[in-house]
Amino acid sequence: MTPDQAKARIAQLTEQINYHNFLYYQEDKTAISDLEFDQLLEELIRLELEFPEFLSPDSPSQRVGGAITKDFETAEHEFKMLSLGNTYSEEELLAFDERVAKGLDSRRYSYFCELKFDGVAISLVYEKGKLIRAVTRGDGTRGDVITENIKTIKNIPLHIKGENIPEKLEVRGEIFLPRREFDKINAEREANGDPLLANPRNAASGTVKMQDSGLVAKRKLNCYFYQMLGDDIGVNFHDEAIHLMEKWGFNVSPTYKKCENVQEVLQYIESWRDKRHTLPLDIDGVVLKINDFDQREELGFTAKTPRWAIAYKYQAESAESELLSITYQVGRTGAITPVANLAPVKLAGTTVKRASLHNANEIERLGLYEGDTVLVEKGGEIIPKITAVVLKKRKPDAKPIQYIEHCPECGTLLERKETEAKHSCPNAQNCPPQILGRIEHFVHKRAMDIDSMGTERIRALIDQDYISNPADIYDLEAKKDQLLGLEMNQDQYQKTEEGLLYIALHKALFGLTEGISLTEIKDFLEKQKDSSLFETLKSFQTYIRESNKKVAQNVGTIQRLEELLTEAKLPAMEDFVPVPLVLFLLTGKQIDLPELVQQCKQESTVHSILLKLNLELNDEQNARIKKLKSNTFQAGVISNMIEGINTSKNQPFEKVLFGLGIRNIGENTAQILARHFKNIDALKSASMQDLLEINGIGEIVAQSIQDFFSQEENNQIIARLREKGIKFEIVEAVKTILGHQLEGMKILASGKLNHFKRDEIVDFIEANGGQYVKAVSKNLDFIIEGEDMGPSKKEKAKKLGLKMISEAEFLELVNGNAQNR
Ligand SMILES: NC(=O)c1ccc[n+]([C@@H]2O[C@H](COP(=O)([O-])OP(=O)(O)OC[C@H]3O[C@@H](n4cnc5c(N)ncnc54)[C@H](O)[C@@H]3O)[C@@H](O)[C@H]2O)c1
Ligand SMILES: [Zn+2]
Repeated sequence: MTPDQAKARIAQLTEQINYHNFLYYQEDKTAISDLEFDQLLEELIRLELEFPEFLSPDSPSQRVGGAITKDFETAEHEFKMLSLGNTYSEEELLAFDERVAKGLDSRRYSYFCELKFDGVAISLVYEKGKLIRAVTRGDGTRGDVITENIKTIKNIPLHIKGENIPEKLEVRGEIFLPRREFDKINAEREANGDPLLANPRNAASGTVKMQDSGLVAKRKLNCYFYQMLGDDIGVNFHDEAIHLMEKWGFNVSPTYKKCENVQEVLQYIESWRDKRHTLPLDIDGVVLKINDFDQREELGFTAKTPRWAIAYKYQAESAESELLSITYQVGRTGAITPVANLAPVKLAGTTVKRASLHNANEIERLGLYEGDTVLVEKGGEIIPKITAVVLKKRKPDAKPIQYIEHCPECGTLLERKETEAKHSCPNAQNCPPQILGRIEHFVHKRAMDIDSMGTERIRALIDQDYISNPADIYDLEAKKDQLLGLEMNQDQYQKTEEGLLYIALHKALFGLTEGISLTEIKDFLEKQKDSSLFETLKSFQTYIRESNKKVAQNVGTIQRLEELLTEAKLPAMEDFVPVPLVLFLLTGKQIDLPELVQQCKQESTVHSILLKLNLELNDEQNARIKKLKSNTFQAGVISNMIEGINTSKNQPFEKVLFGLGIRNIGENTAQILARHFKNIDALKSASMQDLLEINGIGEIVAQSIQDFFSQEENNQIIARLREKGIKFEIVEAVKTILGHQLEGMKILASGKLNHFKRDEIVDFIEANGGQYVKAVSKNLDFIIEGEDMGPSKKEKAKKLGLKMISEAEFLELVNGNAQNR
């Protein structure tokens, strides 16, 4: 490489790395994998070594990647917060160990190994045992002060208790969002139609930088600590520091290990390679650190990393598998996601049978053909992905994958908007998953609050044509008797791109055999979960023989199923088999197979297929088909559901309005609109102008409202709901006046009160002439401090010098006597 070429390449790499750093640290996004990023950085470092004349002091190789934001106060770190060097291989790790040995003149040394938690670094400063400041890493020298947000994390000690606590102390750790919380938040966001969070790390990083610590508190963040610093902490070894931290109540992950040599480190790395997937958070590798602080000092630092520590990063694991078929899932907003069904393959400790393909572009990018051998990778994400096709294994007569044109759920021609990567089904009104999305929203806790209508039940009612919009829910009571015995299809079914129904293997085997219980079959399959479908069917025959149950008959049927699976040439799916094949075997072949295949398209349950076929079945056949069906509605479930539906009629107008699912109308907007217009007719007849005049309503919301009411179906649904007694107007509570003791006062109550529920205290204050205020501000006359008042509110109140009184003092102020209420 000539110096000119090097110079150009260095400039190019610098720009790329700066861009990805910006995305990663400021925007909480990633455009490339960590490995790809680290390779860019490594190339830059290599070139700068070779051509030191082009090394600029602000090169990303010399700086920690983060930065400070302008939203917070900043503080300087007493000890810089550095990066860690990376390795991805055993050789690199051994090379690091050699450098250490050389640096320490071959004296004895030990490593302390920890997991590299994938979250956000935080530095906590304690003085006299009290937490005074929490600061992000920022650019390594200076970070954002986010103390209030950090205090909402439950297991972060605000006061350290114990003996010999140093005057000043700094503790560092990694804030993370447990995977379970992450999944929960995303499930909620999906239900509300909000964009999903990309991964737990981004989510944690975005959360700690929120402006409202109340919102931070809702996201159950957690923290693992791994470092203690200070001039007089009184320890000389890292393991001692860790034990002190544990003793003082810091949450230290018990996954560490002290290793006497690099071989033990390698064992530690191996021992966590698979096990790491069982942890509550993502880790991206292992950090090994020299245990002795004096030795650390001897080894020193490079510009941005210590020479006494390094991170070993696990590479995303990959394996080869065969593409069996592609299914297309229709989301609650109509978005289509293709999913690859794969021959089972072991990957990162689990057996993978499916991988997301995201969208048509992805299939095109991969150049995927039917039956291709593909490379599957499991990185930080939970869902594995296909990274490449193994071209030399492509079957000679294979055809490229044709993306579907019609919705597998409702048959409507799909659309693809220019700005969107995903195809979507435009049939919002009648496409089952989209109806499901709307109804789930309508019954949601924050809307009509019908918690007796869970997803499974709603789906069953939609699939069997009992409901297709919110108004239909209130007709269910009249159809109570028909609901008895209705199938709830759970996860036991899958559909192909053509809408052909498949049933879970355990149900199929249960229905097809006699004298073997469902539990036995599930246990059997659990042991087989790493085998392919055909291997499983083979071992099942052996299992039948060994368990001596109706051997000839049962084995015969399973053999026949195996043959049919091959002959019928239907798409293959691990763990699921086509319903027509099973019904063909169970119904005594009354209909020929191609006909049956046709009839099983666009149907969602065995129950509905049988209704359509209208066959003559004897008792035994009926009994066996019944074994295929899933749970059914029982009398108790039905009355419980109807009760919930009836109770929902009491929900106030603002909740009903939110429940209607008008686009862009969240809970708050619904409240604003309900209070402003008081009833639905006024809202409906409001002009664009009227709407825009309301504080908090913009163009987009106003347009959505107009669009909603311009669709006749929506007005019909509202009319029907109204007929059933749903509230479409605000019922003004009659205000009782109790007294004037609080006249003109602005009051806030925080924490748990003994005499009042949340709404009651508001009413009580207003009834006595006062005004209830929702947020801490300097305009408040006083705050009623309940039990467990949030620490961040308290802090803010103190800062503003606000008066705080207890609940008893408050009652005394109003009544003169707390018992009078
Ligand atoms: N994909 C991208 O676009 C992109 C962009 C920027 C950075 N990155 C990745 O992010 C990585 C992070 O870079 P970095 O400088 O933030 O961190 P780093 O890899 O240099 O490691 C330092 C950080 O590790 C964390 N850590 C977790 N567990 C630890 C433990 N037990 N002991 C000590 N530290 C621990 C701390 O937060 C610390 O700040 C890079 O290696 C790179 O792969 C990716
Ligand atoms: Zn559809």
